[in-house]
Amino acid sequence: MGLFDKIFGKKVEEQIEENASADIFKFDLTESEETPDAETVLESESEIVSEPISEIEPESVPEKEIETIEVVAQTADVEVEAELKTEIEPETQKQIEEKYEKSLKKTSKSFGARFNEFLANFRSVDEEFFEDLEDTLIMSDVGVDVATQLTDDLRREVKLQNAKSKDDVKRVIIEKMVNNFGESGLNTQLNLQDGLTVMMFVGVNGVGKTTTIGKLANRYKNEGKKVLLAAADTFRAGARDQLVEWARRSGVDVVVGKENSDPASVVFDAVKRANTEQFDVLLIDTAGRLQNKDNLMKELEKMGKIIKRELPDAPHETLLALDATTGQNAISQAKEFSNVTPLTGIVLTKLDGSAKGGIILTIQQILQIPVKLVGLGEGIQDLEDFDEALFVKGIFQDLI
Ligand SMILES: Nc1nc2c(ncn2[C@@H]2O[C@H](COP(=O)(O)OP(=O)(O)OP(=O)(O)O)[C@@H](O)[C@H]2O)c(=O)[nH]1
Repeated sequence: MGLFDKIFGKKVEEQIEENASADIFKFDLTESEETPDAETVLESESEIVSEPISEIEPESVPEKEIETIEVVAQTADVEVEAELKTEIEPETQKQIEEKYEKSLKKTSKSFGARFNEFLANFRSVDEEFFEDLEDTLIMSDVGVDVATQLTDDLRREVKLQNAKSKDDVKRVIIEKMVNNFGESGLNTQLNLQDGLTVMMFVGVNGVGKTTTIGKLANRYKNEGKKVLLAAADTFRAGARDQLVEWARRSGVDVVVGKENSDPASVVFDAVKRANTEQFDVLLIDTAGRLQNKDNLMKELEKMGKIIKRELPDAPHETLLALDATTGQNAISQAKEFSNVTPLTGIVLTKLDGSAKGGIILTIQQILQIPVKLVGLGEGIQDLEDFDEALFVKGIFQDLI
């Protein structure tokens, strides 16, 4: 059974048979000769992302300094811990569902509006119909590659399923999108270990790395796990202070370095401490500077090496944070980052403020990187595991 049937029930063929009386559309299934060149479009988009975010000096800190650098370990006071224990209740499944639905309202509305407008303007399913469908999908942030592939699939599918009325065609289109998504075969679960789990967070400034770490720290702390944070963004004092504040809020420990010190030294101390003091989870915040890929690559490689020296199978997750409000720009960032370091998953933040949540469909299909977490607000509990079914339901249910 495809994802569509699991979520929306009745199989589309049955529905179509019921609607068979309305023979509104005629078919012309010839191939379009004007398919946009996906690579060209994406290349031009990636130029936007490559613009400098902030300059950094290449650093050359000798390996020896890693051992000697002063690292401050801060533990939140008992008062904060006690306060949190009474305040935060685990969420129910219903609350999670409602949060998804609310956060996806903007995406669902804009997608639905575009889609309905597109369908309202059509009298027949001819080649123009498919060209306009492709344009509508692209405008809905599904992405050029996915839109082109989907439209090609739909030329066959609409004929195969003998979809004739407007409702039939609408259902076939959504069914195809949902099922393609459901067939990705990607594992969206976080790779948690029995012993220490190390997760590294990467992504450009402002996408929500630190906030995500703060929320996750709170989740694991509430589950009774021993959590350590590492502020490996040593270039921006604000980033370090922000992480320390999140650590305080959840009553977890954080390892920080001196400003402008080698981030790898912070990682070294954090991993060592996490290992010897038997922490369950180590969450590492890094600085993401895409304008200088070589430096970033070297920095991440060095951190990776240091982690592996202590724990050969770590990091267990390297998660790229992407801001959902940036739409296709996020896809370009994902492509750039995956050239810099291997990624195990994506955290899609700010879904609550975005009308472009449809990019999840593209991220998984094009990049073959699973979305593992979604940010659904700024609050400490506004981070959820990615749930395919809730996502699909949130986006499409008003259209079905
Ligand atoms: N609405 C909403 N806001 C979010 C979410 N996640 C993060 N934010 C906000 O996004 C802004 C940037 O978040 P940060 O966590 O500082 O981003 P960062 O990637 O760590 O940024 P740098 O430290 O500059 O590298 C903050 O104002 C957060 O409150 C989310 O899921 N929803």
